[in-house]
Amino acid sequence: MTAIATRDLEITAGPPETGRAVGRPAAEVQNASLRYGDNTVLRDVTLRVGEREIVALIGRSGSGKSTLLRLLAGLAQTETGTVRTAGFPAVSFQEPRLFPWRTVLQNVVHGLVREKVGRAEAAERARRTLEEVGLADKVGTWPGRLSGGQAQRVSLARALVARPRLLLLDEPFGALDALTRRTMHELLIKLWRDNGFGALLVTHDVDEALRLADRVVVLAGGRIVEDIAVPEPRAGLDDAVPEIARLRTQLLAALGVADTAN
Ligand SMILES: Nc1ncnc2c1ncn2[C@@H]1O[C@H](COP(=O)(O)OP(=O)(O)OP(=O)(O)O)[C@@H](O)[C@H]1O
Repeated sequence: MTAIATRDLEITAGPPETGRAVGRPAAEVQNASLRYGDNTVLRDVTLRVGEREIVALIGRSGSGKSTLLRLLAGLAQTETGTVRTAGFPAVSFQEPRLFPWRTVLQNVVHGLVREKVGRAEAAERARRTLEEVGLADKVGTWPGRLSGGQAQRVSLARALVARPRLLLLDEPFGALDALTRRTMHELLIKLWRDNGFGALLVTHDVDEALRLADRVVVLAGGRIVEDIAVPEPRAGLDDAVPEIARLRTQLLAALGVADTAN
């Protein structure tokens, strides 16, 4: 049986799983399994992302993180189970994937392809979103002239211009230097607070997960082996919250990695 992703979650009211006000579900994967030939990549995975929640998905290389994200994006299909999202999700990848022959503004306008809006309104909305990501002065610039961080901001603007209820982020900051990554963390949180969407963030970086997420989910061998609520999520994006060090150790152990910070 092949289960096809549906986009109808607005009719489902879901109870919060962590006791926090996470809102209605923006994404819901239930008992999903997926194989590529003999390679079983996802085994009976169940995961929900609330529409006011950031969930980080971590796991070793090849553990199935991108596959799970692709399921939610409608780019792959489960063999069993169901995948549902609230409307069409927006996706942002590690490489910004901008059209080099289009200006920054035109790239962001492209994020509105599914919306029935006129050209003037599309340009206006794209302009406003570029302002939100701090690139109002780059509307007419060609992508080839942007820094890595600026290009990633344009990619975020293109993802958010249609005001999605679910944002899927596949290692969006992985290629950036440490300082730019920090700035992007702050920007993502600002956008999330201002716009209100559910986010699933795939990352290799335990510290990034603990800085940004309400919950951290660990995927290993195609299964969810940890699903941890972060205490005081985004507490000033401060790494010094005492509980965080213990969680870092727990998450690294789930990944089979020694914690060198201690
Ligand atoms: N289109 C495909 N066809 C066949 N096998 C695939 C395909 N996409 C992924 N796989 C396999 O599925 C497994 C999981 O891949 P996936 O990209 O989801 O892992 P990941 O956790 O995102 O890894 P990474 O952290 O390295 O990006 C891997 O064994 C990979 O080889």
